[in-house]
Amino acid sequence: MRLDVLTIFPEYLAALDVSLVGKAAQSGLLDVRLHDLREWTYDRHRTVDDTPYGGGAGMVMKPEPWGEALDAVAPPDGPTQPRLIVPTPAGRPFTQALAYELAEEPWLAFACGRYEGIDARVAAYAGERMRVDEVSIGDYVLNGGEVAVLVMVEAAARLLPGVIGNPESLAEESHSGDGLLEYPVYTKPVSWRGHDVPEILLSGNHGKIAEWRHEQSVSRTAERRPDLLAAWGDVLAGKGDADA
Ligand SMILES: COc1ccc2nc(C(=O)O)sc2c1
Repeated sequence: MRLDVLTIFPEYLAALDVSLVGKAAQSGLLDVRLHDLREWTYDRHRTVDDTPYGGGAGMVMKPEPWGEALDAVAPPDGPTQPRLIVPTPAGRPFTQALAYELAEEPWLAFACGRYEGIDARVAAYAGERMRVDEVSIGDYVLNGGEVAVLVMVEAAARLLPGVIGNPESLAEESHSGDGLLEYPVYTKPVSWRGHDVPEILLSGNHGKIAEWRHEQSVSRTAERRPDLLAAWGDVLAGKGDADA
């Protein structure tokens, strides 16, 4: 998978060079390319923003640098085009299902906004030749898209074959597999500062352990994410697909 990230803070994406994503890049599973948007500015101050039409606070990212950057990274006459992801508070929610979708893409490009956002015509222009998704990682507002890109790249890249050591662990994670939150996990020592590992986990009875873990997942989901349990209820009642 090729990943292009367009940003005015390429150093923000240095985290992509470490850990599993970094190893995936070094092994050739990922081809990560960072681009400084200011490469496509030509004034002395390398200006990327201007005041908003219609007034209002803050500044808006100018369309010209973005248009030239997108054309340089993904030439309009190129044989293929990337799927462009634009992190924005106004985007659709980023979910594990979308992470799986992105993991299937051969080429992703991410446009990191700053200030009050990117001139809306940039997404419209890109949409003339590539799929564009405006996506939010949650109901809070960041200062820019870079952190959201780190989140989305990690969530998608770890799903690529060969990136994580034990693919079986993917099936038991929160928001994967059965759509419930993950059960609590324990390791040695069996007793620690007055806290003991639940007896059932020491029993060796794999059927009972699986039952206990499922009960823990259901109770955690009911307590912390009743919305997910509602989706599960619909599935159990034959009304839909919890993965939707
Ligand atoms: C201006 O660019 C931004 C600003 C805030 C922001 N917040 C996001 C989020 O997913 O919460 S993405 C994003 C991009």
